[in-house]
Amino acid sequence: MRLTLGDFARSAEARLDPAIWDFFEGGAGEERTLAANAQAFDRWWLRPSVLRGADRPETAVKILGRAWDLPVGIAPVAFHTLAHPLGEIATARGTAALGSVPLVVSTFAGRRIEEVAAQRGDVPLWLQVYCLRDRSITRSLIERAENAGFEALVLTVDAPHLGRRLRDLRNDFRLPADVGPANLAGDGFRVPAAHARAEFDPGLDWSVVDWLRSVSALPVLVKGILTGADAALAIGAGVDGIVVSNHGGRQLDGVPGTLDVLPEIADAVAGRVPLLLDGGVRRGRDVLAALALGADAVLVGRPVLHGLAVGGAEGVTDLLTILLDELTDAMSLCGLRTLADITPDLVRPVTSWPARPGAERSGA
Ligand SMILES: Cc1cc2nc3c(=O)[nH]c(=O)nc-3n(C[C@H](O)[C@H](O)[C@H](O)COP(=O)(O)O)c2cc1C
Ligand SMILES: O=C(O)C(=O)c1ccccc1
Repeated sequence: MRLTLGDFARSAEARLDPAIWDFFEGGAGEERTLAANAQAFDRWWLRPSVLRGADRPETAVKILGRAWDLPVGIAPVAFHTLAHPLGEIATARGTAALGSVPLVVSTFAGRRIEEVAAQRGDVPLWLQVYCLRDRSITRSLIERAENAGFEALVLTVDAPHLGRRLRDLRNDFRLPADVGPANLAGDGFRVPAAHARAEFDPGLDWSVVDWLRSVSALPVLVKGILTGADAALAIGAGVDGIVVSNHGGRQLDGVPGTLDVLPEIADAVAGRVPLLLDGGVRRGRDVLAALALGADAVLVGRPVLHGLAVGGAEGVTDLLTILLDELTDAMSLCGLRTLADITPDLVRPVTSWPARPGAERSGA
């Protein structure tokens, strides 16, 4: 029986080729940042309020004017086709079965965005943008997305090149012949190996936001902000939203867990634009902690690959349903009727108990 996202991860690992599993799960360098993302959530306790009449918690949230059924979206992840042959088509179908749960489709999706859009139901689709050296490729992808009904652009700003993922280097990981960037094919684009430095534009600066504005009317979010100072610069550059992210620990190893930097960024943003966070969100209560510390919503990355690997579209639906059930369970037990009831008071940091002088640490 799969009752947690961890159960899905274990089932997925048993089914997947070990090198593909490593590509999914791995981080850069010593994977300290990867570990920090998950650990950060274990450093907060919840502070419930009882007898609040919160019998049926309402998990809906509004982001950029659009209702989401829960404050959780799907982070952009390249090549869902490594987890399931239908790839992003299955992800969109499985997500749409739940309702309005946003899906951020990677520039490196394994399926064509028009095919993904055909499955979308009530799902808000966003396009993740890697700004390539050849801007005409990026531009034509954005135009296609806009025509297919995508609702926002998410510019990834933490990847002038892909990080040093040692697992992929040791495995000499290469994409299987039947997996590739379906939306870049025919544009003469060469797939970067997981460790290659080619093709991304490494020289971007904040003027790229103006360039995006010049090619599209869609709202622009930036993904990969880790300091309050950069959040302020992003707002100065006119972005419509910010995603606090360290790319799931896959880029710069040695940065903190995203939840650790969230308060600093929430301070700098001060509610001016929607603030999202990704990295290590694996339980309903993680969502509550992120919202208490200043996020408006979160994104999940790897778990969606696990759902796909285990059961395609249905696996994605089942996995998201677990997250939704855990969230409503935690909200109800915390006395939260709506997400608007969440305040910073909902959490307190885990601190070790002060030792009683003379008492044995393990003593009664
Ligand atoms: C296999 C894999 C591929 C990814 N591909 C992309 C990508 O194409 N674009 C992007 O902006 N982020 C990409 N990411 C990062 C995710 O969007 C997200 O930041 C990260 O996975 C969140 O952490 P989580 O996996 O702990 O939920 C990828 C992550 C993984 C695991
Ligand atoms: O962005 C990533 O994390 C990633 O793994 C990737 C790999 C190849 C192409 C594009 C993205």
